[in-house]
Order: sequence, then structure tokens, then C-alpha cells
Amino acid sequence: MRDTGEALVLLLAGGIGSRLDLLVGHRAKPAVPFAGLYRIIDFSLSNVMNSGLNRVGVLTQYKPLSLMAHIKGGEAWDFTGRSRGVKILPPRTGAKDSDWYRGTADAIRQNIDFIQQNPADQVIVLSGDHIYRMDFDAMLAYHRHKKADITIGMMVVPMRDIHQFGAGIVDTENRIVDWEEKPAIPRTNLASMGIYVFETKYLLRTLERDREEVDFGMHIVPRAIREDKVFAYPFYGYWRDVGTIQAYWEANMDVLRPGSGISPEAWDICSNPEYGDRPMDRQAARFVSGCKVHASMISAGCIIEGTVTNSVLSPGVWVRKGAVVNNSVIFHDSVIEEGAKVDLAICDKRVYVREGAVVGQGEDLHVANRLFPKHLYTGITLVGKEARVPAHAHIGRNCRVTYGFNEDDSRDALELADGESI
Ligand SMILES: Nc1ncnc2c1ncn2[C@@H]1O[C@H](COP(=O)(O)OP(=O)(O)O[C@H]2O[C@H](CO)[C@@H](O)[C@H](O)[C@H]2O)[C@@H](O)[C@H]1O
Repeated sequence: MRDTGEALVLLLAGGIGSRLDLLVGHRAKPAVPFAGLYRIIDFSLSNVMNSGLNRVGVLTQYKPLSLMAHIKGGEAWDFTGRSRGVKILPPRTGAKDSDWYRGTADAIRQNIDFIQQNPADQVIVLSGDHIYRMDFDAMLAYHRHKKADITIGMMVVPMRDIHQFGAGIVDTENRIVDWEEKPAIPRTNLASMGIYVFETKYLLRTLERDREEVDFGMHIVPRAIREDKVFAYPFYGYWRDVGTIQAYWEANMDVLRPGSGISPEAWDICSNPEYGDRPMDRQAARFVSGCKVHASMISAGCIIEGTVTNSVLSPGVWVRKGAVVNNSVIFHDSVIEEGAKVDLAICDKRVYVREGAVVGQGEDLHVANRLFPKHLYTGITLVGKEARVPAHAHIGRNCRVTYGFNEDDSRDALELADGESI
């Protein structure tokens, strides 16, 4: 007999994520490296594993290859066995591009057969691009106790941020009585985390009722709060949707600050160490005499000869003599050559910053930030995968050097002012 007591998990990992700009030029958002060793999706998958849930479907769509290679058979999260497993659910493309998933609810609708093949009383729907730790078992118990049709994970966010989220107003029992998706003029700062528990029968009925309802936050939830029982599950810990460059960068910086509330190790976050970057095969990080490292995360295989401050380095980064890396996130196997400076920037994999180049202008910005704190940390410069920044180039703040930019040395005088890209 099949066990229907345990919930089925559906993980949405297919949004285009265009606000992550160059970082998603060739990979899905959940596959973007994070905090040196991890990928963003590791957080959701580990939460599922640590909550004791056994069956997960990962809904992909946009550039899924590196994501699929990373997840593989789910071994890294222990999803193997007769009754345990991760299934990658590719998009069911029809004849036209427009047959691709049109939104979160539509993506689930196209996988109704997966829900039917894996009977469970509840379905948990999660996003693959959130950094947090959460016990879904406790959320399920709450949902069952409330006898809810839908339970939504919600937390208080600063009022200035609520326009990015679904916003809910609750009564004294935490029942959601009013809702607005991404409100222009907010009346509450209680935000949806995009984490839902549905009664399975209710979800199937809802999805089959109106095929024009393609999005949970825009269509399904607003109607459900008028007609059915929708509860908020309050969450008080660290949670970030890292869907923008700003939020992504800030969450990486949070990993460096002991009091920030994020701690991948304490949270028992697992990753797949075998895929691609092979940290297992790399030597320990090496700190050459005379180097300086402050408040930073340095992964295996890095060689530090210069100065690294307040930065996150993935495996295999080489910071050469006299080079300076500040307030930055550097992905695997990038090289910062002698005398180069990278400040307030994100460099993708195998970026090569040649000698004397300046990428980003964080210091000037920090002076400005002290005077105008609301502009704090804006102006992050992005360098795409395998791009080569010519010697003595000057790439200003907020600029973009696109994927694989590989000009020859005749471009030594390359200069990009605020916000330009090449
Ligand atoms: N067609 C598709 N196939 C597979 N995956 C897909 C997909 N379309 C989107 N996704 C994924 O689903 C998740 C939610 O994506 P959306 O961009 O639609 O919602 P958004 O984050 O704007 O708001 C939502 O999440 C925020 C919290 O982050 C809530 O506040 C808000 O109410 C809610 O609508 C993302 O992980 C995305 O990658």
C-alpha cells in the first residue's frame, strides 16, 4: 500500500531569472554558485532532506543542463532508495514556444501526472532560488492543525521591499484575509516567501478549474483567500530571495558576517562536490608569505599572494602579488593578475583580470554611501564567464563585461564609465 501521509515536494527551478543578468547567461538561476562551495538550489534541497521528506520533483525550464548535472540522481542529498528520489521534470514543450510554462501554477499544472503518480495528502511547492533554512515538517504540522487548503510561509520584511513580494494581511488566527501581489502602494509588510503547502485534492481541483490562472501569487492565491481557507505560516529566521544582483551580493556578504543569521554549515547544507568544480580533487587553499586576508571566505585550490578583504572566493581563484580584491564575489578558477584591483564586483568562472586593471570602484562608492546611506552597496560591477579584462583597463562601477569578452591587447586602454557594458 502506498504511503500518503508524507507530502510530495515540487521545486520550481525554471524561471528565467533575468535580473541576475550575466550570471544566468548560460545557467539556470538555481545553479548559480553561492558562498564559495554551494549552488543556490542546495539550500532548498537540503531543507527538504533535513525535514525528512522523501519525494521531490524539480521543475526545470530555462537552461537546465548545469542544474541537472549538479542534482544528478540526488545522491548528494541522500535522495536514493526505493521510496526516496529526486525527479527532474523537464518542460513539456508543445509545438510552439508559447506552450512552455507560463508561470508557477502553469508549471505545476503541466506536471499533474507526476502528482497523481506520487499520491500524498499534501503537496509542498518551493522555489529553487532562496537562501534559508526551514523545517517543512513543522510547517506541515501547522497546516494540518489549521485544516487549511493552502498554507503560505510568510515573514515580515522592511516596508521598502514589500513591492517585490506577495503581501498578505492576516487576522488573529493567522488566516490570510487580504492579499496583493507585488503591491505598488503597500498596506502591510508581511511578505510571501513563495513557499506553499496545498491539500493535494484542493490543488488538483484548482489547477483543473481555470487554465488561465497561470500564477500562484497573481491568480490562485487572491481567489483562494476569498473562497477557501488560506493561512500564513510565520517564519522568523534568515531568508533571502536572491533573484537580483543586489540581493545575491548581499547574501554572499552576509555569509561573512557572524551575526547575520546565515550559516550554511550549521544549517547542514549539502552540495554535490563531484560535479564540475571538483573541490575534492583540489589542494587546500594556499596563503603565500606577505598576503593579507580579512573577513573573507577562501575555498580549496585558491592561491592568495595579494590582499583579499570582505570577499567570497570559490575554488581555484588565484589572487596574484599586489592584486587587491575587496567586497567581491569571485567564482571558480578566476585569476586576478599582479597589481589589478577588483572592488564591489562579481566575477563569474574563469575570468581573467590582467595586470593593473581596475574592476569596479567600491571605495569611492563607500564614501558616497556614508553620505547617502540609502544608496548602500549599489553599483556592483559584473564580469561574465571566461571574460578577459585587458591590462590597465578601467571598468567603472555598475558596468558589465559580457560573457567571454576576449579582446586582444590592443584594447589596453579600455575604459567603461558608470553603467556601461561591453
Ligand atoms: N515556468 C516555470 N517553470 C519552473 N519554475 C518557474 C517557472 N516560472 C517561475 N519559476 C520559478 O518559480 C519561482 C517563483 O518565480 P516567479 O519569478 O514567478 O515569482 P516571484 O519570485 O516574482 O514571486 C513569487 O515569489 C515571491 C517570494 O520570492 C513571493 O513573494 C510572490 O508572492 C511569488 O509570486 C522561482 O524560483 C522561479 O525560478
